[in-house]
Amino acid sequence: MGTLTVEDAAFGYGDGTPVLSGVAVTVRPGEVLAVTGTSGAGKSTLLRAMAGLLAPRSGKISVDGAPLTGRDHAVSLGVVLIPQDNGLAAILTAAENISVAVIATGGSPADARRRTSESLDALGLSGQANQLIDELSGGQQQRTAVARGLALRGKIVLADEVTSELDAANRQRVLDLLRAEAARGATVVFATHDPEAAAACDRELHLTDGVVTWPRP
Ligand SMILES: Nc1ncnc2c1ncn2[C@@H]1O[C@H](COP(=O)(O)OP(=O)(O)OP(=O)(O)O)[C@@H](O)[C@H]1O
Repeated sequence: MGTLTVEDAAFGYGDGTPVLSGVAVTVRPGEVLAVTGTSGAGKSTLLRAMAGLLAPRSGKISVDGAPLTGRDHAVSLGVVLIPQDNGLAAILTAAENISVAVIATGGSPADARRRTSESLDALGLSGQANQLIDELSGGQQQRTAVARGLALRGKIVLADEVTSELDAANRQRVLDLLRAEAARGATVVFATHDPEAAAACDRELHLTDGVVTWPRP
């Protein structure tokens, strides 16, 4: 299971005016939902809220009917966020970034070694395993962040603009891997401003100036 539901929700930062309002969507295991919209439309805001990092001002976000109460709760439910800024620790190697995350979410050291190696291989990064993040190119860092997200085997995988720095072959590789996540039963949400990448998803939620404009309300 891992059905993610957003019900008539509004989101904002501090006391400012809401960044998003009236958002309603349900994503089920096995599906890949694209969240699209121009820069500043609110894609990252929605994914952060789905990850439990930002509480809705009104409405609700729930997983299998249980309202999210925060990031720790979301992690305990298997919600994995691959953030837009990659969120990697610069002082660790690519492999260490992944292994630490696997162990922090309950994996054994043996699990961590195996999943780290598998996920780096899936992203074409076996040769970069022992390089520090600072020594990697922007695209390699982005692929490392995807590898870390995949190694966590989330029930819900939230991928925020994870193809923006990739060449065509690597973009396709990441899209195929997100599709494989859905095929193993994960619920996948992919924020992108790339129409071709969105077209490869099952459904699209389009945001314009803080409201959903597709599907038409
Ligand atoms: N931490 C924050 N504090 C205040 N406002 C914020 C914060 N983060 C984002 N915003 C505002 O929320 C709005 C939506 O931003 P968001 O990052 O969700 O958009 P986006 O669609 O992901 O954009 P991009 O494609 O450029 O990443 C913007 O107006 C932005 O300035």
